[in-house]
Amino acid sequence: MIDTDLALQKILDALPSPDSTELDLDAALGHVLAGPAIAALDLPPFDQSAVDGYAVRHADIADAPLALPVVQTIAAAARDAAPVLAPGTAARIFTGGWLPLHADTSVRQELTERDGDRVRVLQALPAGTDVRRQGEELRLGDTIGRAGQRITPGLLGAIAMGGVSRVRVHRRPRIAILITGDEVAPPGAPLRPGQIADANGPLLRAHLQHWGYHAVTLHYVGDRYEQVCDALAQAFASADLVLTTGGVSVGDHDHVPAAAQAGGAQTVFWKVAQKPGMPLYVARQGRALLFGLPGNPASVLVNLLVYVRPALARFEGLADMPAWRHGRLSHDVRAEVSKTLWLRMRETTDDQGQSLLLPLERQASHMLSNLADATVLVRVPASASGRCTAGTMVRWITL
Ligand SMILES: Nc1nc2c(c(=O)[nH]1)N[C@H]1C(S)=C(S)[C@@H](COP(=O)(O)OP(=O)(O)OC[C@H]3O[C@@H](n4cnc5c(N)ncnc54)[C@H](O)[C@@H]3O)O[C@H]1N2
Ligand code: MOO
Repeated sequence: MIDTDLALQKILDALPSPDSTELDLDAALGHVLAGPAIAALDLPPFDQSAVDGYAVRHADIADAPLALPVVQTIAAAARDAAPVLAPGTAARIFTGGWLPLHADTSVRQELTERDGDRVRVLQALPAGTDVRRQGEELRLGDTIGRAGQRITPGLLGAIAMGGVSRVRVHRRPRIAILITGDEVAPPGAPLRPGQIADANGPLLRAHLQHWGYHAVTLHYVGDRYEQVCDALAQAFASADLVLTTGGVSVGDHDHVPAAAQAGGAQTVFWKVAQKPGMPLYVARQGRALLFGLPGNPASVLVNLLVYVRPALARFEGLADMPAWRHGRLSHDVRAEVSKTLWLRMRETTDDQGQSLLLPLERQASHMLSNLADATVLVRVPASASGRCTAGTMVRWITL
């Protein structure tokens, strides 16, 4: 049995290095950049007016109020050549319009009065007023997004603004879920005596969907050894990560480790000093990684958050791992003597605004209903006393 930190390290070490591919930007939302996204333009690409008004030379309006002839109109639109401003004149200009050569200032419409083909400028303005300078935000060649960053809607918009329409990204994982167990009835199927409604399939699929993983298949597999072998062989052939639930303990129907090994998988480890989730089995088959998750639903939840999620992040080249935070226990809780205990809790803040963690009832491995109230998963370290006292600082992650 290994400890939780070593288990995670072994998983990350067992992952293949991430693949990359080039995608149209509009198909790249949620992918992780495999290289930097580089501005293909200066931003702004040319000097612009920031307002609807008149482009002038500030020296020409130093003695305002005064009137200038309006000799051209510059829309925010494509044009063949840069506009030029003759001394002593004004150009009608609109927000985003190309500021003419020799102009240095935009006079917003509210500071003017139009009189036929002349405009009366009501006050002098400092040079550069209401002008956006070419390259003031970014220069051509500057980095907009870094390798290892996920393309969020905001980053996607920023990359598009930089004139980039194709990006190099890491491939997203294909995930196969196999729910094993003759006692498990798929959602909606009639429950025969001795059967239970599947919790693990919905729990896994919903989390993966919530985290943005959509290439997910789910199959139900009976408890016969041959059934498990066949299902694993198919999953290894089509997925990067295979998640099974059930069948990793020592019972007569617990076939996942033996079936995986018969299918050519190399065991990474089996059993972690933790509760719930102790009999976790991890193996590698070719480029695929198998997580044999113990069948108890809380065990599935814990192993999903603590190990599978970071593995998914690493698979797709994400630089940042899911963040662990610190908080204090509001009450004494029990601890395991020689295992990490994972407890579902509700996070609040104390009167100094610090994270405070409230334990919840119904923590056993076969129970999930406290997830209606839980917001975080808390790591309670092993303790010889079997207790962890109120006020102890512990680590947690968001559920
Ligand atoms: N003699 C021992 N027995 C058990 C040990 C042990 O060390 N020695 N470990 C216990 C622990 S801890 C766990 S966790 C479980 C893990 O067992 P399996 O992975 O083999 O899982 P199953 O036996 O198939 O199921 C366990 C439990 O979970 C229920 N289950 C299974 N699948 C689902 C599902 N999709 N939805 C809802 N509930 C599910 C299943 O009916 C069992 O009640 O082994 C202990 N036993
Ligand atoms: O490790 Mo098991 O999940 O405690 O019940």
